[in-house]
Amino acid sequence: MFTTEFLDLPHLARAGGSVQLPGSKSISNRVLLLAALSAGTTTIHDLLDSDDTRVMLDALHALGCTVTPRQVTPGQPVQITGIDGALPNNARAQLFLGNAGTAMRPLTAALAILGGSFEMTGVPRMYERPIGDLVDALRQLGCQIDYLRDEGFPPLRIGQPDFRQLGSTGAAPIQVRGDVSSQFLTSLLMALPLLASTSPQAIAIDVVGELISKPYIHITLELLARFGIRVENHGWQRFVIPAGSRYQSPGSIHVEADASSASYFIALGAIAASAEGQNGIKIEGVGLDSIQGDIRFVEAARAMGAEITGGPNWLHVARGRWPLRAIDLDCNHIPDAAMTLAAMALYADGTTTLRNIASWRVKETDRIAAMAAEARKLGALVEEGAGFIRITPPAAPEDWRAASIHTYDDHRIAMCFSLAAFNPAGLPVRIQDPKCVAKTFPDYFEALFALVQPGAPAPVICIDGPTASGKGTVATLVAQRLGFALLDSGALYRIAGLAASRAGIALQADQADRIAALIATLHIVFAPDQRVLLNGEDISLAIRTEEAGMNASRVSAFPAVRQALLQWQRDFRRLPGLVADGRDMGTVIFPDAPLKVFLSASAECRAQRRFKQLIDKGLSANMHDLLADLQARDARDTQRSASPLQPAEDALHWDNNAERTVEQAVQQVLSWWQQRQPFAAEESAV
Ligand SMILES: Nc1ncnc2c1ncn2[C@@H]1O[C@H](COP(=O)(O)OP(=O)(O)OP(=O)(O)O)[C@@H](O)[C@H]1O
Ligand SMILES: Nc1ccn([C@@H]2O[C@H](COP(=O)(O)O)[C@@H](O)[C@H]2O)c(=O)n1
Repeated sequence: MFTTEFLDLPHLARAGGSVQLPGSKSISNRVLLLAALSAGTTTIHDLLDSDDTRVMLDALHALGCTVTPRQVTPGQPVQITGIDGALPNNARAQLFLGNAGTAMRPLTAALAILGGSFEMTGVPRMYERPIGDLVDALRQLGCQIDYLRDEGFPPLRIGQPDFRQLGSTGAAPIQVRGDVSSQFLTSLLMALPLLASTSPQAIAIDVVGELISKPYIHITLELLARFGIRVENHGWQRFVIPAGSRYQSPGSIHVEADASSASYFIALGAIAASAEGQNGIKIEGVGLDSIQGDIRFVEAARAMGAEITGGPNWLHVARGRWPLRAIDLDCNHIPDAAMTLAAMALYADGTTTLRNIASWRVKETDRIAAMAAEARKLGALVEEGAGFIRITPPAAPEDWRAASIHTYDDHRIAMCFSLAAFNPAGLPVRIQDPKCVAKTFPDYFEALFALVQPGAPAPVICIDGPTASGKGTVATLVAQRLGFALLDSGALYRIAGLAASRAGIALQADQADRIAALIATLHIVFAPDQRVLLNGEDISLAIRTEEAGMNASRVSAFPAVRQALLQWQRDFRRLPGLVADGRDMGTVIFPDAPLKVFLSASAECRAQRRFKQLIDKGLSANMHDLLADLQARDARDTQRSASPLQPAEDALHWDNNAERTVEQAVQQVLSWWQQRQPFAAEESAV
C-alpha cells in the first residue's frame, strides 16, 4: 500500500492483463457479524483485509469471540467461534469502529438487543453519519441507547434492554426508514433473529418511505439464509423473521470479490486502449452470478460502450465504443459503483447525468460535493443537486488540467480519479492521501500499476555523485516520500565484484568478458525488506564491506561489465517512478530522466561520514585508510574510459558538505521535483 502524502500518476495510455480482486467489504463484515452471533465455528475464506474489516475483527474479539488468526493473512482463512446468540451477563466494552458504517450500524443493533454496557466510538467523520432512524427503531422494542454527543449521531452508549413491553404476544411491526441508508434495515434484519429465537411470535419490520439500495438488502437476506435465518420478504416493504429463528454457523463460507472494486477495472477496460499483445482486462473473483447489487454496474458500463463478457466468477472487459456514450441513469440500484460512472463520464461524448444518488451525501464524505469539486479541477463542467450529479467532460484535450485530487479520506474518490490519468492531454494526476484506499482495497494502486502502461516511460530521478556523498541515503528517502521504486546501482557492481572473486576470477581487464558472462548467470533479488539475495543467499552485509566497495570499483571500470549491467538497471524503471543512485545514472543509464541531481562533498567530509557509518554498524574503521581508499575510488571512477563519474550536462548540483543535513538534501531534491510538476503551486506543497 502507498502510505505517501500523495501519489503522482503519470499519464497512462494503455492497459491489459488480469486482476484478482479482494473480498467484498459488504459481505466480509456481514459474514463476520453473523459468524460471531452464531452457534459453532465458521471458517471464512477470502475475507477482505481492510480498515473496516479490521475494526470489526477487533470488536468481535473485544466481545469475547474467538478469532483465529487475529489478523487476515492472504490465502489463509479466518475462523470465528460465535457466542450462540447471547453474551455473558454484564458484558461491557468500548468499541472503536473507525469510519466503518458496516460495523457501527449492525453492531449497534445487535448489542442493543443482546444488552450490556457498550460505548460505540469512531473517527470524527463517523460522528457526522446519521444513525438516528436505527436508534429510533430499536428504542421501539425497549432497547437502551443514548447519544454521547449530538442527537442522531454516534458516539453511542448502549445499555440493558427492557423487552417486557413486548409481552407474550410479541411486538407490533417495527418501523424503520428506508430512504436514508439501507444499512439501518440490514442492521435490524441481522439483530432481530436474536430476539426471535426466544419469541413466541414472528417479528415484522415495516419499511417507511422508499427503500433505497435494495441490492444491499438482497445480500443481507442471502447471507442470513446461509446462517439459518429465512426472512420472508413481502414486496420490499415488510420483512418477517419467523419465531424460533436461531443463528447456526454454515461451517465454511467464501467471500466473493468486491463488485464495487470491480467497477474500477471494468471502467479501466472501457477507457484504456489495449496494451500490445493483450486483449482487455480479465477480472477474477466476481462474475455475472454475483449476489452483490453492484454487479449491475456491468449494465451501466455496457450502456456507455464497454464490451463485457463474463462467467460465474469472472469478467472480461475491452474498449468498445469510443468515446464512451454519455448516459442519463437512475443509480439507486448501484449507489457505490455509480461513482465510477462519474469517472467514466469524463471520457463520454456529452453530458452524463446520474440520478437518485442522495445517499452519496451521507457516506464517507459528501460524495456528490466531492466528486463535483474534483472533476471541476480536471476541467469538467459539473452541476450538482440534492440527489444528482451532471458531468460534461472537458471539450477538447487542451481543456484538461493537471489536478491534485483531494480524497476526503474516501477510498472511492481516490480510486475513481486514478482513472483520470488516461486523459487525452497527456497530463499526470496527483492523488492526495492514497492510503485512504485501505478501507476496501489496500493494494489498489499496485493492482492498477500491474495492468497499465504509461504514455511515456515512467519518470526517473537520478542522483549521482562520488562515493559517500550521501546518494544512497538521499535517494532512499526521496523514493519513500514519493512512493517510487529505488535503484541502488552501486549494489549491482558490488554483487558483480563479490561473485567474480568468489568464482576465483581475477578482477583485471583481461578477465572482463568472463566476469560479464558470470553476471548473466546470477540470480539477484532486492527483497522488499532491504535484503539482497544472490542465488538465494543473503549477501546484504557481504557487499557492504570496504573491500567489496573496492572490488566493485575495479570491475566497474570494465566496459564489458558495465554493458552486462546496463539492461538490469534500466529494468528497474516502473510506475509510478524510480529514484536511481550511482555514478552514471544521468549520463548513461537514464539520459532522458526529467530530474538529474549531482551530489558532492569534500573527500575529508565523505571519509568522516563513512567512518561514522562503519563504526555505527559495529565494523572497524581507520580514518587514514578510509580516506586513501576513497580517493583511490574517486580517481578510478572519474578517470575510467567507460561511463566515468561526471555530472550530466543538465544535472542540478547540491553541495552536500558537512554543514548540510540529510533532510536538507532530501527537501532540495523534492522541491526540484515539485517544480517540474504541472500541479498548481498551492496544491503541490510536500
Ligand atoms: N547531508 C547528508 N546527506 C546524505 N548523507 C549524509 C549527510 N550527512 C551525513 N550523511 C551520512 O553519510 C553516510 C554516507 O552516505 P551514503 O551511504 O548514502 O553515501 P553514498 O553516496 O550512497 O555512498 P556509496 O556511493 O559508497 O554507496 C550515511 O551514513 C549518511 O547517513
Ligand atoms: N552507477 C554506478 C554505481 C557504482 N559504480 C561503482 O561501484 C562502486 C560501488 O558503488 P557504491 O555506490 O555502492 O559505493 C563505486 O565505487 C563505483 O566504482 C559505478 O561505477 N557506477
